[in-house]
Amino acid sequence: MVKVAILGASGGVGQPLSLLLKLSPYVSELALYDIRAAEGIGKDLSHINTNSSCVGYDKDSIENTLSNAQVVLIPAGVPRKPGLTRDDLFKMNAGIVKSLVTAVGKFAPNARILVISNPVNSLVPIAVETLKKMGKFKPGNVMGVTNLDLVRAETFLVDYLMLKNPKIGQEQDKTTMHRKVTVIGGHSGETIIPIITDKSLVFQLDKQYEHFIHRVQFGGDEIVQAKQGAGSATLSMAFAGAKFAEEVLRSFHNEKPETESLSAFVYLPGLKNGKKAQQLVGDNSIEYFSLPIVLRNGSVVSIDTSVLEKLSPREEQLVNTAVKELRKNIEKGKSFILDSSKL
Ligand SMILES: NC(=O)C1=CN([C@@H]2O[C@H](COP(=O)(O)OP(=O)(O)OC[C@H]3O[C@@H](n4cnc5c(N)ncnc54)[C@H](O)[C@@H]3O)[C@@H](O)[C@H]2O)C=CC1
Ligand SMILES: O=C([O-])CC(=O)C(=O)O
Repeated sequence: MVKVAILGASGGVGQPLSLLLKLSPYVSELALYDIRAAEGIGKDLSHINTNSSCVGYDKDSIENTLSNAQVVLIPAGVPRKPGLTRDDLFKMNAGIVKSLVTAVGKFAPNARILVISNPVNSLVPIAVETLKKMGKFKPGNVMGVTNLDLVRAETFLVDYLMLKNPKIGQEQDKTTMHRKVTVIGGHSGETIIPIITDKSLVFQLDKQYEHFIHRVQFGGDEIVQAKQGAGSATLSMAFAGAKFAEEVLRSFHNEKPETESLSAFVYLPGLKNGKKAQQLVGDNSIEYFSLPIVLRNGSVVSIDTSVLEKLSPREEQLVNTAVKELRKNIEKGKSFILDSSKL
């Protein structure tokens, strides 16, 4: 029996995410919260004849939404328009995530918190520092959702390989190809680092390899441009978010993960292999990085650093560039909480 809460459930991401989780066999109770329209969306989904119940709450009912929730997904916040970076969303979304995480700390202190809102690189540090201040922080319970980067990398790898060899799409199971890539780092532009684990595929891609890297790093922009002011990724994000949440939920039942090398943007100190990860990325002070995680009972119990041990020179370059930007993003999130407590 697992209660899942979605904060920001009425939005472009929130609605399809709610639908997908209403269909999940791992959810027994779905609680939807938003500052607008969540009651109606909850009622709508409650007519679906799956095993879970579903209730939408009004903006004054965050306590009821969160009470007994074991998993909380946060897609609340403003999305990008053309010309904006994810970092430009910080001013609007930092306060939203701070107040929602404060409520989680109060009403569901043991919940696993999955942060979808952008900029993930700064909002996860905000979530962590908020909980630390409340004395409620557990390192394995806060995860920045970077799974859309993996979903994209898997899709694009097959696309580019098919340009070289059209038979790949016809003869091979695409999911076999999917297992040959992972994504680490952060969730914005050059902080996103796709790693092709089967290096023979890098040779096959040849000149397309750089295009592949760029497309994974800037895949979000592709959607922002195509939507022409109507927002950013919603449906593919809902798919990636629901997949990620299902892996968290499966781990409550000790079921093996379906996704190999499922990554999340996590707080490294306090996690098994966290120090090792810091050393391998060449910055002992970097506190957050997206890496493949090991989940148990819904929480991250350790990080898998093996991907960092076999980096090619090009991948090392990508890591160095990412770390420089990430350090700034992380600091920005931390100081939003730490500086406000000095006032
Ligand atoms: N991690 C990732 O890979 C991705 C992250 N995102 C991010 O997800 C966020 C949501 O995107 P969309 O759903 O497209 O935006 P949207 O504007 O369609 O929906 C956001 C929802 O949040 C709600 N909201 C605002 N303040 C709230 C509060 N204090 N409490 C509860 N709900 C609140 C709004 O009422 C709205 O329903 C954005 O920040 C976007 O950048 C989007 C795609 C991918
Ligand atoms: O691009 C955006 O703003 C939304 C997002 O994070 C993504 O699609 O990866």
